[in-house]
Amino acid sequence: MQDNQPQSELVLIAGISRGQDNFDYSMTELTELAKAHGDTVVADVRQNLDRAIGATYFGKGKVDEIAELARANDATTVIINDELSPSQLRNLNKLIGLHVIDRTQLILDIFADRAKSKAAKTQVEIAQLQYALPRLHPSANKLDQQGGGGGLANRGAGETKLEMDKRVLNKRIARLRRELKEADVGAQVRRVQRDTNAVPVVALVGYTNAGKSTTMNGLLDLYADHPETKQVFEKDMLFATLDTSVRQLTLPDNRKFLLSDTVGFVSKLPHHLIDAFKATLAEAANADLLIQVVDYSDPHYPEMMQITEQTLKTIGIHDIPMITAYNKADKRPDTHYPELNGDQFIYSAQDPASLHQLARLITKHIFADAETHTYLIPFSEGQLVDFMNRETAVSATDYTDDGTRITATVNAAQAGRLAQYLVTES
Ligand SMILES: Nc1nc2c(ncn2[C@@H]2O[C@H](COP(=O)(O)OP(=O)(O)OP(=O)(O)O)[C@@H](O)[C@H]2O)c(=O)[nH]1
Ligand SMILES: [Mg+2]
Repeated sequence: MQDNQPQSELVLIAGISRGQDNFDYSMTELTELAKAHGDTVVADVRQNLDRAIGATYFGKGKVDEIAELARANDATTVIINDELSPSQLRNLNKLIGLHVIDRTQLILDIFADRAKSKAAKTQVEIAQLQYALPRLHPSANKLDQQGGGGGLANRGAGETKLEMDKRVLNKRIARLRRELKEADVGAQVRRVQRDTNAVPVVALVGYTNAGKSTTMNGLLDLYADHPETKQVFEKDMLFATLDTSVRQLTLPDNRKFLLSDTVGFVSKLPHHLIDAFKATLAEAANADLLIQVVDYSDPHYPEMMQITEQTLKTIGIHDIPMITAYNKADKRPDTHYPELNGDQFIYSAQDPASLHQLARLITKHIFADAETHTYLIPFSEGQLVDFMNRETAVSATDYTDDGTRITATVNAAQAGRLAQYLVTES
């Protein structure tokens, strides 16, 4: 189901405006999504309606107009800017006589094209199957009257086949879910955390193509724990990243944190995809700090921020402190960068000065509870000295007759672990 061939098709896009503010933007974005899928948009049809028509989504006249315009422009596919009911899709397919898909199907196809890792492929396939399930239909000969429901109303030989198909799909979904659970996508962060004694986690989140991966790579260039640390994939295309990557970074004062980069969002992200990608997004859900990366050079950035924040809520991410990072300021001649105003940071992910300042801002947040103390570690506790050198920001070390005397900046958890060796200043 997921080995879609890369296609290059001429497509017509069509949408209903119910007077919503972001309608124009969502149509522009649909064009971008079609491009991301390798298609070329040759025509654009819009209808103003208070609500979609039950059986055919658009009014009759509009359906004819779409069919004519598509043919006149040699389009082979029509893409509708919404998630349609199964019967609406079937009816439009019949009436227009061309391949008709909805926005959800298009996004699923893009994700399927992009998925490289086993986990991403499995997650996409689960979403595809869930989308397909209510769209299975034993016969598609006559025009359905209503949206929703569909095939189950049809009685006869087809029903048995339909039931069987459904059972097969449900079984496969269950198996893929099990595989995903066994692969445990969230394990990556926990593994690194276990090795490193609970260093804080910072997650990059935001709209697709905002520059999350570029920001991650910029920070890795400056602060990667090991020089050979692998960079993540960045590219000027929607949904370049479908997996979560976690890397450990060490700041100049020896403070360490984990940085995660993950899948981006888009408006009307299909709910099946959100569900399927919950495991991938778990890093963000468990983060100590979120950095919302925004493409500040895109005039639609306020809508993108709104959609990002809504999506985070849908996933159940709230109450995590957030820095808003307005990226690509280099593309805005009217803007000075890097510039910090509270937790609003204007920057360019391609500018080292910006990244240094971002690192300082991260430090300020995640090490807010840090305190500097002096400890006297007995020689018998050599592993604690190693721990301090590895995990805390050590500013002085002195070897005395009684043990190793270390001054370090530690967070609350580390302070607890070291409390019994605290030197009380007299
Ligand atoms: N001019 C400019 N381009 C940038 C900047 N940051 C990122 N880009 C470009 O924006 C495009 C997208 O960057 P990515 O880092 O892949 O974006 P992303 O947020 O990871 O996107 P997805 O993985 O698709 O969600 C790439 O072509 C980057 O080179 C910046 O500060 N300035
Ligand atoms: Mg990315």
